Amino acid sequence: MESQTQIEDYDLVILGSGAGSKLLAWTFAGSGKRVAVIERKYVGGSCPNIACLPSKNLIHTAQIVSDARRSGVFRSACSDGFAVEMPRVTDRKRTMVKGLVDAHLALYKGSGAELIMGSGAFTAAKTLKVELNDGTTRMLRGENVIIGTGTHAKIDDHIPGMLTARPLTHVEALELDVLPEHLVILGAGYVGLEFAQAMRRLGSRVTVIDHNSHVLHHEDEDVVEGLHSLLIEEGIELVLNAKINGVSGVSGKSVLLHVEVLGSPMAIAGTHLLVAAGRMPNTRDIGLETAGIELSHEGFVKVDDRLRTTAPGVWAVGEVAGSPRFTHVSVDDFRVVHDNLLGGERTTTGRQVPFCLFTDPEFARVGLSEKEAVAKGFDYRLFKIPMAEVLRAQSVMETRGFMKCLVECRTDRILGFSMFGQGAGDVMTCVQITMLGGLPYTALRDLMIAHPTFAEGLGSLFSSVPTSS
Ligand SMILES: Cc1cc2nc3c(=O)[nH]c(=O)nc-3n(C[C@H](O)[C@H](O)[C@H](O)COP(=O)(O)OP(=O)(O)OC[C@H]3O[C@@H](n4cnc5c(N)ncnc54)[C@H](O)[C@@H]3O)c2cc1C
Ligand SMILES: NC(=O)c1ccc[n+]([C@@H]2O[C@H](COP(=O)([O-])OP(=O)(O)OC[C@H]3O[C@@H](n4cnc5c(N)ncnc54)[C@H](O)[C@@H]3O)[C@@H](O)[C@H]2O)c1
Repeated sequence: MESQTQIEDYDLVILGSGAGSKLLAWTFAGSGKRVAVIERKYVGGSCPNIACLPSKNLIHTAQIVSDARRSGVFRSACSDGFAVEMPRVTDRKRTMVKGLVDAHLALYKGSGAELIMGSGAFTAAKTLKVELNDGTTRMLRGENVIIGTGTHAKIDDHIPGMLTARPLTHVEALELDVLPEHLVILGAGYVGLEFAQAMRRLGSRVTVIDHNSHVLHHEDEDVVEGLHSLLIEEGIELVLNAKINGVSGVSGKSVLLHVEVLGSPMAIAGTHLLVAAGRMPNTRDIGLETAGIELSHEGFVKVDDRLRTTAPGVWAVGEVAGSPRFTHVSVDDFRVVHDNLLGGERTTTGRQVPFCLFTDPEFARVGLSEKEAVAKGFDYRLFKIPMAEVLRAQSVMETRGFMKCLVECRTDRILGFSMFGQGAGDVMTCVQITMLGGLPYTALRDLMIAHPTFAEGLGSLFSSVPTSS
């Protein structure tokens, strides 16, 4: 193959093919623009390949295993003595990912957007050099350029022995063909907790370590307590308030973590180490400085509320732009850039970001937590019911958790909704729509909701007696 040194001109050049990027590509290419997307490895970005969707596939398999093991009723429905075969668990995930990648390739073909597999870096304003995976190079220039390079797992190389321990990140943890005998997870955040429960349910011994005093530490106390007892009941060991002083051994064989818990030394041994301690932006070695693209203090691509970078005609979307770390936010970044490229003035200001932790049961929140409402000085009434009062939860005998809602005293407006319980992500969306419509909480209280759904619990929630802040 020959390298192309002449610059090729496009209407839109996109670096990285994540959620916001691909939607921009397909939409603009579909309307006749010349669009190129540069992607070094994952067609469609992290979500379908190494993050949201494969992790939910693993979580679902783990839930089936858990259901089969958990109760006499379920046990009698499956054959005796079943064993988890990790290669089959991972193959199921691989099949799902392959289907998603094929669907993406069809969308590229259908829209006319050109997908170029290789690594891109700026060499001048709005101009990128691509080192293609086939060994050739190309030079591309866009009238507009989008940076959507995402983030990668943060591995703290200041911790002695951490790098030589070759810890797993979510990428390798989703490719395991052997069930870890004892998985030690560093980080009790989103990735850590979702993996902890899934791997425990598949049969690993699991220890989760965090330097904070609580799991998912920024959430309200009742959420943290609910998650904490769920994990403990499932047999997960939690080591909180832990400072990691060093690691020895190699993940996959044996590892030993030297930690200090509130001043007392402790050694934690395991067979595998998974690091789930936050993210680092993919901004290195992509020539940002050459193209006049500045970084924020936190190291993300600096953008304004329309997602414009400091270089004219260059935009950034998704995690690399410092947007909240969820696929649906990257999708919304697409809307912002799309509208601005068409002459609109859509911004990221004030957008409501819902989220859902996919433990079983789920934890979901939209709007303010109690902690946040208090800090902001809102006068609110708190409606709260246990899941045991939701008829659907009773019918399936899954009554762990609660739903709660903060309602502003003066306006009856919903300030925030949190739920720890079965179906939390979907129930939250009903509340989110009510908030978006600016409706009072009574609209949900007096709504006829299909029986017996988890969302029906909203009627019970808003008919309960609230407490005041
Ligand atoms: C384990 C895990 C589970 C998650 N689960 C959820 C979930 O359930 N729900 C949710 O909303 N969010 C979830 N997230 C977060 C979600 O995955 C991210 O917020 C989302 O994928 C970010 O998308 P993005 O567009 O910013 O970047 P990405 O999707 O990461 O895309 C960036 C792309 O750029 C490519 N790239 C980088 N540099 C270059 C270069 N120089 N040249 C060419 N290509 C390059 C990368 O290969 C990558 O494909 C999860 C994250 C993890 C780690
Ligand atoms: N269901 C979902 O939507 C979902 C699932 C997975 C990931 N995500 C997104 O991906 C992002 C990254 O997830 P994550 O779990 O890597 O990060 P996180 O920020 O959610 O959690 C990181 C955890 O690691 C701990 N930690 C950091 N450094 C440490 C150290 N040296 N020692 C001990 N503990 C340490 C932190 O206290 C924190 O609890 C999340 O913020 C979330 O937005 C979303």
